[in-house]
Amino acid sequence: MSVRVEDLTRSVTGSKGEKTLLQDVSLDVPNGEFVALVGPSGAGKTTLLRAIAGLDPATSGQIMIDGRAMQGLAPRERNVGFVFQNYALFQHLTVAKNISFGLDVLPRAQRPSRTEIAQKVSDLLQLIRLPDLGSAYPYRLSGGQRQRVALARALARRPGLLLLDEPFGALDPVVRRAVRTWIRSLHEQLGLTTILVTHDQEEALDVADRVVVMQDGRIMQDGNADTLEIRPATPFVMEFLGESLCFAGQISRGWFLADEAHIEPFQVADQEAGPAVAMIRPYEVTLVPEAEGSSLKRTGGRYGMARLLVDLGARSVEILRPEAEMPAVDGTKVNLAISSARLFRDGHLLHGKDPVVSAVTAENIRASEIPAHVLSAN
Ligand SMILES: Nc1ncnc2c1ncn2[C@@H]1O[C@H](COP(=O)(O)OP(=O)(O)OP(=O)(O)O)[C@@H](O)[C@H]1O
Repeated sequence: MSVRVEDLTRSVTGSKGEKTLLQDVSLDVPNGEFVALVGPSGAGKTTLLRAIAGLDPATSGQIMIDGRAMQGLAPRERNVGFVFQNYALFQHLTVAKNISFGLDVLPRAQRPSRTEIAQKVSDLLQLIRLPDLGSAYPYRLSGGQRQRVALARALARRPGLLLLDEPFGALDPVVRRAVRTWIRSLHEQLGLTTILVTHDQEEALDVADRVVVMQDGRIMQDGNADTLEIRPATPFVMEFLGESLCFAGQISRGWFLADEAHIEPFQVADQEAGPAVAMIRPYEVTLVPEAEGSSLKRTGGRYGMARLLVDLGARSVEILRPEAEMPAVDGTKVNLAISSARLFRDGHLLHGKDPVVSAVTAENIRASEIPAHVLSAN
């Protein structure tokens, strides 16, 4: 099923006056796609999901599912399955009865026969890999098993659209990873369209075809992992999606000159002169030995990368470099040579020929090559 959200706004009036929870949100999810909604707490992710499910009304705008306007349709009329983090199972019902609940309560004319329901429950128990737990009660299940039962319950009425709101939130990291991989494979196997709300950006980037970043009730950016990494629309998107470092400076005559000392200038083709901010991931940097440079201190490391604290004077930043390159780092003096960066001005990405400026490598940078008039401009 495809979903189209058009200029959706939702405002509520409370004791402190009117509050806008969603502001002109538009989103297209083609049939079969797996989309993740991410953003800080209060960004409006749950509000958007609930509006799609039909649980909360919109103030303006519309939602189309498979080209059909949803206005006025109750959740059960939308062919949507949803699972919420705290969507508890009925404790007094067995797993099988929990799964069949949505079918058992259908009006007689629409309800499948008892044999059909039993077969369906058995199929769903197989699908969630708990074939022998149909007669168990929820208290006997682990958190991961309960989430799988909640999912089976959501799937019982064969929805074309699955809405998941932080469904892995209460699970430990190992189970969480296993369940999300499994949900992704289920999505493929059943030909679902899935929208997942998560505050875990890594989870979103790992599991979804497309990630929608929300902030303050608006969509800030919508793209696949590569687009978001290479062309983050704003510094917020870059920061939200992973550890990042930010260097304020100036673009002058085709070079970026950081305001801070110990950051090597780098060339930026076809970018307009003026103030700019360069943002990098902590590994997008190399080290240039420099007697008067910043001092380094190793603070940890993993996956073969050393984490290094670089003292820039007014502040320290943490970078990552391959362990193999770091025989004895503490106290070593260096300059930082940025190897690639995204440049922002006035809070927006500067679109040059290539938004990620691959800076000249440390080996290529020689102060003698930087025109004197550029250095004096700093
Ligand atoms: N019915 C309501 N009345 C008033 N304010 C509400 C209502 N529902 C949600 N909000 C507020 O709207 C904002 C967005 O809430 P929402 O739950 O959609 O955010 P979220 O991005 O899902 O956050 P989280 O990650 O914490 O779940 C929050 O500030 C929340 O307090």
